[in-house]
Amino acid sequence: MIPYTRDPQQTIPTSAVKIIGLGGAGANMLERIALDGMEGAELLALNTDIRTLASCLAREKIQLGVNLTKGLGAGGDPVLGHQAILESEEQIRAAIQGRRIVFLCTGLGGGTGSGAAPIITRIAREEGAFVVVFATMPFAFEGKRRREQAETALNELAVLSNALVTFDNNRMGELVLAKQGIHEAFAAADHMICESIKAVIRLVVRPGLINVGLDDLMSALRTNRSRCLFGSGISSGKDRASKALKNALNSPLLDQGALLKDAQTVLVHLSGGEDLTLFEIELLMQRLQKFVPDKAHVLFGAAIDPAMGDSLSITLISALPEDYLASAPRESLSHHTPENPLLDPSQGFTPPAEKTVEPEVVKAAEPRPEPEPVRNFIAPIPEFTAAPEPAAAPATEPAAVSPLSKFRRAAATVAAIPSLFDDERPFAEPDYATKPEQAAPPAPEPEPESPMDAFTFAEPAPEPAATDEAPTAARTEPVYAEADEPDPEPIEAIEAVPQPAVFVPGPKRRPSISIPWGKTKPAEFPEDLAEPAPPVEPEAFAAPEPAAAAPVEAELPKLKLGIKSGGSQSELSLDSAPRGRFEGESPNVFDGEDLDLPPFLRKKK
Ligand SMILES: Nc1nc2c(ncn2[C@@H]2O[C@H](COP(=O)(O)OP(=O)(O)OP(=O)(O)O)[C@@H](O)[C@H]2O)c(=O)[nH]1
Repeated sequence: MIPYTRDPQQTIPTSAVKIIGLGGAGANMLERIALDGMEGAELLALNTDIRTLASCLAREKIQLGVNLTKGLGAGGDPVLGHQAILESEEQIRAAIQGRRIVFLCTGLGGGTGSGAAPIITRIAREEGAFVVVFATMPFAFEGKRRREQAETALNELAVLSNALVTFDNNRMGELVLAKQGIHEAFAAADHMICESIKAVIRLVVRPGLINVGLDDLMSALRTNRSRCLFGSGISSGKDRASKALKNALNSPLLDQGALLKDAQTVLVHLSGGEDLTLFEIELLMQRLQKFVPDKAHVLFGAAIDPAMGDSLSITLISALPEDYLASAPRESLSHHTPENPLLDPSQGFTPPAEKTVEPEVVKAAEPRPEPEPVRNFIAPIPEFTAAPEPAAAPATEPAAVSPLSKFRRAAATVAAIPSLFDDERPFAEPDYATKPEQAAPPAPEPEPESPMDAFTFAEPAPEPAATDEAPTAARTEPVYAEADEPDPEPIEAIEAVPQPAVFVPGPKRRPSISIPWGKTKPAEFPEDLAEPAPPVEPEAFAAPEPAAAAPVEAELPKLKLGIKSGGSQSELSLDSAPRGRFEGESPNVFDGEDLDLPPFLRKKK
């Protein structure tokens, strides 16, 4: 077999390529290209601003309008930029002479770029060069005037250049977070622009197996006023072909591939190491076909570059008319379209990270931490207070427990709820005054397990007994006496309460009570809690003591109360009485705690 060595073809010698950076933005782009390395191509910086020019990395530099602007910039005035370039026309013509291709990079909207770019394009064309212009359009925040200046220049460039590629800085700004600095926004934009420029330049200057010519590039980019669609991806290892394509489609300039569906011409360029296989190329092109219309003209190029090792890169270039992009509804440009099979997550596509939400918003949107679990016995209280619905005694309640014990237990339980009393606030009250019909909505079924059941859900509460005061008035204006205030109208039953040594349902946190049904009614302890009881308002929970007075007296004959209404108080003899416990009563133990012991004694244990 006769070995056949194929000489790599060189489309354009690099010495025939000139990359020009015009104005401040152009200088930045050029610098990045220089830093990334663009072997062979000549870099030329043009600017009115001498300071920017001096710091530029390009080997060749020309100051524009030396006499006109005297080293200062054009101050955002395109007329100055236009005159400045005319002043330096001969120098520029000499620098471009003999070049076959000129890439002009500039930012439109300012004075130098907008005013000088059309003139440079004209000069280069007159010198016989093929001119590709890469231009940025200003950010929206830069104002209407800049945008208009940019538009005017763009229209001229569209006529004068061979190919015009625009990058909207607004769109580039999407590459960075909204709160990142303007430097980051520019840097991200520049990076994307430079990648595109480099890819295009490489495409036409790199030796290839299947070459892409300038005519191909022109047809890919040529539309009257077009925006460049550009995507570049690189990958290595297993599945490198599909991964590289995925990366290329992720480019924001392609709208994640969606924009390609309307492209008329798409230029595809593959580059890989010496192990690049035909199978990979086929696979990649097959997948790509799902993104481009059937009748689209696909221009294909491939190059072997040993320096790429086992990496494979793909570059996609196309253009769409600005008019089309402006009129297309945003949703139609979305990448989440069924026509994008490669972007289907089920096929392994990972959508690009959504724009990150502001930290504070994330915080705000974060689910709140779970509130501390509410203790069971507290939960039914509001229900009860809102609607004293009757409820059967819980099944777990031992039948032998006397009503008194029930009451004591409940009173002790209430006393042991510090949170209910510590802040001395009443429960949330229904708005009786404004919406009386809503005063007692049907209460949900109480939880039978609740230790409050025995106390709170007793029997249907009858209407309060008629008193001198209207019941509603008493309910809407419950009386909460201050802890230190003496009760204005002493009630006999309260006076007769034995002293704490005898029976203390709980620490005397609320020495005064409110009697919702009116103070004129003497406190009575219900003989049996199973019997209809007067409606109990929230605050009544806090005041079991006075109600307990009468039955305690009745059930403890051994305790001699030396208190008589209106009489003087004598000493209570306690020697023979059992302390803290009722004689003859078995202790009420609940949850390991003796409920007959005063809570403060229990806490001391
Ligand atoms: N992507 C990108 N755009 C830039 C950058 N700097 C400026 N621009 C854009 O380019 C437009 C023109 O800015 P410059 O290039 O600084 O202006 P100029 O052409 O030098 O004109 P004068 O400053 O008036 O002399 C601005 O309105 C920006 O929208 C940059 O570093 N990156």
